[in-house]
Amino acid sequence: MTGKESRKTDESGLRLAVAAVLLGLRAGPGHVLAQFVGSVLVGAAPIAVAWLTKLVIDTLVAARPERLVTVVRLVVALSVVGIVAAVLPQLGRYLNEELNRRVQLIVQQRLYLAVERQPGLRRLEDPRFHDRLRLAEQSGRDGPSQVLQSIAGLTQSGVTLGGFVITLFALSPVITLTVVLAALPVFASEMSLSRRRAAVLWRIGPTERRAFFYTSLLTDLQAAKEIRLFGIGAYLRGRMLDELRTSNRFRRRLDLRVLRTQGTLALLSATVSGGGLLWAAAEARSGRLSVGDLTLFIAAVASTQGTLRGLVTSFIGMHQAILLFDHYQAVVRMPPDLPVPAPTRAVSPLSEGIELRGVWFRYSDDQPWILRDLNLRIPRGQAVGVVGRNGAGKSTLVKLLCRFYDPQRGSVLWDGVDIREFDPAELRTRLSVVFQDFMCYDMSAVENITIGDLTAAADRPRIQAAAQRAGAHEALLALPRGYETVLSRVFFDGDDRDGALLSGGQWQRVALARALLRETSDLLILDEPSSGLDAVAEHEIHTQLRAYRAGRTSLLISHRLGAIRDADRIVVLSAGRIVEEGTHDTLIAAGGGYAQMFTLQASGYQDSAGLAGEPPSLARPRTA
Ligand SMILES: Nc1ncnc2c1ncn2[C@@H]1O[C@H](COP(=O)(O)OP(=O)(O)OP(=O)(O)O)[C@@H](O)[C@H]1O
Repeated sequence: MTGKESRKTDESGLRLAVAAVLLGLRAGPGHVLAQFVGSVLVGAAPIAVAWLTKLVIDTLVAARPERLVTVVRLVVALSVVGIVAAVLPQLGRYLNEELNRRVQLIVQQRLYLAVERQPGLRRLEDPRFHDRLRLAEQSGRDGPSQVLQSIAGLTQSGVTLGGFVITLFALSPVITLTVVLAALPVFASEMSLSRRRAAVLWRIGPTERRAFFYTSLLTDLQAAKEIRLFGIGAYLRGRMLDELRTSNRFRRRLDLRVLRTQGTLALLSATVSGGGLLWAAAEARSGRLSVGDLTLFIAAVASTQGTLRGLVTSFIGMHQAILLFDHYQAVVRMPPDLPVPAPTRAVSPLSEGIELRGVWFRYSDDQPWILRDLNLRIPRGQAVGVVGRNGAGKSTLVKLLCRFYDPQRGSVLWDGVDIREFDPAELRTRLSVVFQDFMCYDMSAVENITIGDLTAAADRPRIQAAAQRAGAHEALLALPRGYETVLSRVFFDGDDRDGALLSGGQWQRVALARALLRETSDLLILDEPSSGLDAVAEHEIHTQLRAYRAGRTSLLISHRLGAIRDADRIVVLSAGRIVEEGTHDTLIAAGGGYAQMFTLQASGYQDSAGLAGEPPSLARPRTA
């Protein structure tokens, strides 16, 4: 069982930085190199400008006519430096954006591959994992370029700073030392702010997730009916705004801290430069500094301070990016949520049957047992029906057969082999399942069926045969674009033929067709396959399914007892245990819970319709 997501992993900052740089280099080595060279040049530009300006001023002050050519040369050199310094950052921005786009492709592919590699459902059930995934997407996409940009910024600032510190030191060692020392508190406070920023982002994760949930609920088509009927729009909006206010409170607190810290630091920096300026003016007045020296001094103090600030900003940007890049690394390196042995055992075609032996299962240690010492055999070629009240554990049983979870005790055996020895993906290719909460994909009708077996994509007769068996064929043919019609209005673009909406029962037939497309599967599982169907459709589909199932291994779950009465064996599940078991006839003869349930359904049907025949359902109706 996997634990809850914690904020930090144990990767060191250096390793994270290296990983981010490697990711950037993989996405665009040329872009990275060009940015690096560009930063050295841009870093050297202010020093060149300051020295060239000093030389121009000193030459002009000397006022010798023969020096005019020198002045022109210096001015031309100044212009060239200015042009280079202006153009290179633009080019750098373009390269950085392009690098970002390339990194994003790699990051999305790696992140979603990592999610896909999770064999079970536990990880996706952990809300903190979703927070981490969101931060991982953001930090994976921006992190490498931020780190690289910070390294470029550090290089640029380092070059500029080196030049100015030497210049300034030649003019006044004391002031140089003061300016440099004044940068230390800036560095320390920015580091602390950076850590706090990362912690706040993690802290407000659940709040922002809830705000997003309410926002999407307010525009969700399925939710719209109840929201309007119950008039809960304002209530949901209020809750969304409450969550946003909470997250704003945290962000505001952080912003205020930033304001306080940076305001104090700006004051310190202004005091230092003001003091320096006073000293330089006094020196110039007494003739110890030339006018050129004075301008050089002013430029050097301003640039040293600015560059130190830039240096700190770059370093902090890198620190912040690395702290968040931790989330990306954690996702791409997360271990599987179910143990998968290496090498796995090949899944052979089912020859004897599937067995749940002494299975105990609960969703987590602090929740009650859902299945308790369950023993169930599904022999090859037979149909086993499972019935039971709501919450008895029927769908949970299906999830264990698909190995979405492992039982805490006992095992699920495939021809006597524990399914934990198989590759879960391979095991699942041998199963056809209609889940109780099946998916309705906003895709075309044909895609909605083909998803059941992508190898059938080009085999239209096979797809139509599956639709026919599920009783969906006629309804799909009648759609505006037949099987090509998109079963959604999400992509509606003005043309009424762009999409169509199906009824709940029609969707159920499409989901059934999807499962039936897997003709070669060894086990067919139908969890409430007909709860949304009308009586005529249910009768037709069951007759067809009965013929289709003949000789196949199947597990049928239904609240409509008429739907499973012809199963080879029926088990009654209650509170995670099998309490009755036999054929329909033996169970009726035994006069237990099954017989009572059947009689209740049959009498209800007779009372309400005055007709004998299929009993009505005890299931909750599915919302369309
Ligand atoms: N992912 C989950 N995490 C925690 N508890 C769960 C989860 N899924 C189901 N449960 C709990 O397990 C119990 C059994 O659920 P299950 O869906 O297996 O019942 P069921 O017999 O299929 O019920 P129904 O007839 O209503 O479909 C329920 O109490 C349910 O709340």
